[in-house]
Amino acid sequence: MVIGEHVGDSEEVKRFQELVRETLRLSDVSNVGDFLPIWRWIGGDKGFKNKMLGLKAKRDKFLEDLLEEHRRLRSDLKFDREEKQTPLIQVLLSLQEAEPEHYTDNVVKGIMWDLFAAGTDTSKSTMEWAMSLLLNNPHVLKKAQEEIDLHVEPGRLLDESDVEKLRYVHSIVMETLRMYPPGPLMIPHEASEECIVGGYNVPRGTMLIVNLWAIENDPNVWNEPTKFVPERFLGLERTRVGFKLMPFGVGRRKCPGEGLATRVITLTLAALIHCFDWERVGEQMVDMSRARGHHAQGSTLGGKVQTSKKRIELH
Ligand code: HEM
Repeated sequence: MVIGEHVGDSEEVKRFQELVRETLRLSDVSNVGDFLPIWRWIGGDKGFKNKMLGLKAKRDKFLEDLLEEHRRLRSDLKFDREEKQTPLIQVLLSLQEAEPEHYTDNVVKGIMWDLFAAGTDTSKSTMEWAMSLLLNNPHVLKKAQEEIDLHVEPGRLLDESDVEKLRYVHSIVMETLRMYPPGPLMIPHEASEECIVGGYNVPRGTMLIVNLWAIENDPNVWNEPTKFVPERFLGLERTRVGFKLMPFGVGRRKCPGEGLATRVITLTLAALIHCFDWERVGEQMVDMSRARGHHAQGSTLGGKVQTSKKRIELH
């Protein structure tokens, strides 16, 4: 098992990275059968289906190995469920012991994968977009650093307890999520009952896709939506503005990781700009056109960015 800073280039990490890459690659592909049922009926989506099943088998094996490893560790070590450092899988195994009828292996694996799949790339790519936007807008970066310096006394690194005070950094995260939502079409929903939406009859079972990106970048709704202006969210505590801004969705199936994601992204971004000054390598702006899989064409940022100097000395 590899934890924290020791993750390095281990086999386990490589396997996981490959799984995430493959998942993103396949979720990026349009399946003709979703739009033309006849394609499914004649078996046109067989190749796609087989790839999905292959991926599912690999993913299952990876999770099973992880679970087995943690079961072995469990008998050797004593993990305290209340202890902050306890790996989540150990917490899930404790729950399984307490309520085996609810926490079956399948449920535990499902929760593990949900957290990996829904929680990692979304947060990471939001940070990548935010850093790209900051590099292209150094005046915003400077303002954020000034806010941090105002709230964090010299000689210490900011921590989670500071996040609440960093309203401007929070606005940067919101503006990034408005311009580049990780789920631009959300997750497809299905009409559970026949209904009428905007005058259109929607039969039961219809797949419904919400174009979140179009709403969040609509010039009829937002003033100069193509401009990166975090100030528009100053004073906003939440991560939703009516139905104009809803990067985490709405209603019963909205993202359960919203609170965690907002805190982690704000904290990580703030720590990066607290510790270092960042600038582009040359005059050229970071290319913000979208590449496949929700990344900026100009990202990954390696090679396009440099930290010029350390900003703080820790006592
Ligand atoms: C910037 C970060 C994130 C964004 C923008 C985001 C966005 C979303 C969106 C738009 C949905 C679909 C909502 C809908 O269909 O109505 C969703 C679902 C979900 N998200 Fe997130 N998410 C983020 C991070 C996370 C994190 C950190 C976790 C967990 C650790 C997480 C767990 C989930 C799960 C489990 C679902 C499925 C919920 C369900 O179907 O009931 N997400 N997310």
